[in-house]
Amino acid sequence: MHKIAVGQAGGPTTVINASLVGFIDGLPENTEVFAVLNGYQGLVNEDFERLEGPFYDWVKQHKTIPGACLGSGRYPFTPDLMIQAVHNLKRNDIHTLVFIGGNGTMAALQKMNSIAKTMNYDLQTIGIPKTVDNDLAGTDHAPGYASAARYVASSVRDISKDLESMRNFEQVRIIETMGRNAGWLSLASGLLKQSELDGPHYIYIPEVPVEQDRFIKDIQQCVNDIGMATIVVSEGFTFAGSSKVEREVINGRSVLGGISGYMEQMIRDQLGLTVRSENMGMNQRSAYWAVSKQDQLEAYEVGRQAALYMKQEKTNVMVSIQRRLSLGYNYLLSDVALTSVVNGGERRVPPAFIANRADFNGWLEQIIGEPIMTYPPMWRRSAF
Ligand SMILES: Nc1ncnc2c1ncn2[C@@H]1O[C@H](COP(=O)(O)OP(=O)(O)O)[C@@H](O)[C@H]1O
Ligand SMILES: O=P(O)(O)OC[C@H]1O[C@](O)(COP(=O)(O)O)[C@@H](O)[C@@H]1O
Repeated sequence: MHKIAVGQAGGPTTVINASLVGFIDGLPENTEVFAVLNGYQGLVNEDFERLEGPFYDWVKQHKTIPGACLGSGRYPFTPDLMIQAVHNLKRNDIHTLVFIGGNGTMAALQKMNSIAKTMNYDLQTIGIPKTVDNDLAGTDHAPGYASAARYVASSVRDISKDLESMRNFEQVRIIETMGRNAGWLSLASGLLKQSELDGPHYIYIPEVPVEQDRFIKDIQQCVNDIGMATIVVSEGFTFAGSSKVEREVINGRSVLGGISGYMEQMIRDQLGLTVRSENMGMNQRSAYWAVSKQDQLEAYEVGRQAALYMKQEKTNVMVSIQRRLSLGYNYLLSDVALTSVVNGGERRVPPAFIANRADFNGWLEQIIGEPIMTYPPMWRRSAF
């Protein structure tokens, strides 16, 4: 009997469970699967649960449910703890380790692979991509992103419509998105714009620092023109010459957040406008209603592909989505070395997409799922 362990790590998405179920569905009959609970913490504490009977059925029910059903979380996974983890795998005679996650998860998997080697333990490691941030190297996009992008695009458009009706009371709204050091999610907020008058009117991303004076001038100009400004900002955005705004640091890991509040204060102080900042919050990565069916399908498929790689005895690889140049949307799944994923670092929005928003929108539209209804344009361009 082939014994394997599978876990989920990092921030959850709406489709990370689809990948887990895809993986399980792809496994050969003679596989004994151990679910690792609470990410890498479960690997260190030997918190394994055999995937069988009612637990197996329960996990399978999660195919379309948000959150990471095995438990995920963030856990300081040091080399000493990795040695402990290898001992735990050895005790259970598990020689295959599969984790679903983003940058950090892949870095940990790769390290597990080399530590196992130094311990002369034969360990097959396979990564399944996920992240709402889309900052994972080695893949065209990561499952989880398109659904979060759908949420952001829809919600920002609606918040902007709301502001449009409140211009005699409130002129500026600032919406802060996730994304860490990459602007993929913020940029998605512009997907449903039909004209320049529609919000969001400005999108600020980490890849493009902006002078504070320029920012203030642009917002004033926009309010002069149409009586309002809807602003979207990535949590990792910085003004030129400034550093990132952090909410806190947990176990040495920066938790970003607060740049929208900083902007709010600037606008209030320097322009005297009525302004409100809002955090898009955890709904971005958990809203069931916003799931992109395409994203869900791909999440399932990358899971199944990992099971195939397991059978093919591939190791130290991650499943990658390769978009093919064609008229319609077309992609294939392939394996990419974990080393190149890790060495690729955080994948930021390429300059070509920043310069050409139509190209970015075309790229995004193909994975965003079913068409989203369009809204009629603004009726009257009235400034106060
Ligand atoms: N550089 C690293 N070395 C070892 N383990 C890591 C590393 N980075 C992350 N991890 C482990 O992987 C988990 C998931 O990584 P994290 O950065 O939180 O999310 P993601 O995988 O989505 O990027 C962490 O909670 C931690 O246990
Ligand atoms: O408060 P936390 O734990 O940092 O979670 C919020 C973070 O999680 C994310 O949603 C996704 O995180 P990962 O994909 O890196 O795990 C980030 O965009 C955001 O910065």
